[in-house]
Amino acid sequence: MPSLGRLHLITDTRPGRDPLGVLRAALPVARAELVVQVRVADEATDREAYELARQVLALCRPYGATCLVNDRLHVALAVGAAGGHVGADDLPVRAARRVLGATAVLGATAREPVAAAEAVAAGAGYLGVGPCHATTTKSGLPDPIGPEGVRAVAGAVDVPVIAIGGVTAASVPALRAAGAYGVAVVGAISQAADPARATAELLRALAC
Ligand SMILES: Cc1ncc(COP(=O)(O)OP(=O)(O)O)c(N)n1
Ligand SMILES: Cc1nc(C(=O)O)sc1CCOP(=O)(O)O
Ligand SMILES: [Mg+2]
Repeated sequence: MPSLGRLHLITDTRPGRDPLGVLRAALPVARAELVVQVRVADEATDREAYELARQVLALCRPYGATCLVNDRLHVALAVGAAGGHVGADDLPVRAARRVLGATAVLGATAREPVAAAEAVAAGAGYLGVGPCHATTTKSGLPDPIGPEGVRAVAGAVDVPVIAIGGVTAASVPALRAAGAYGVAVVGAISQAADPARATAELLRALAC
């Protein structure tokens, strides 16, 4: 299995956003270092999720970028994505692994070390860990765990830790120093005036 990319771009499907336009800007910059996670609103239909995932996968393919689908693993299977990501309200990790199969990429959300170790034992291949910092992109999250929270999780598992939540290029060095393998972002790329440049800045920070 190829190694996991370090920069995860989660689709911003809020009203007025242009997730495919942002992806078209980011892909030529990040290429195979990009993991694109297709995430739609809970209210979106499966058909809408499927159509977006299909288009994302087609854009990713020529660059060797990885396409994952958040929550809806049947959509991941239907489009032939590399895998999916699950959290506390989704299929349990062990069930998700059964659905996706042994070789698929499977990420799980973990906010502290015990849950992290359990997720890995159940079959997670990477962990999304956060929220690292305050974010306006998603509501209802617990308080930020900061780099120290990331350090606690990274010290408890042997799979890549992907830091998420309010991540910017400026916050990457502290997260990497805390043991994060990579980062997942929505706003840092999707809300940037120049998404290609924002992608390059994140990659530069991740390379240090
Ligand atoms: C890389 C990454 N980490 C965490 C999450 C959050 O997943 P989850 O807790 O299931 O919440 P939703 O994204 O489904 O609202 C993620 N998607 N990606
Ligand atoms: C989808 C998501 N999950 C989070 C978690 O901590 O579980 S934070 C988050 C949103 C991340 O967006 P931004 O990069 O704009 O802060
Ligand atoms: Mg989820």
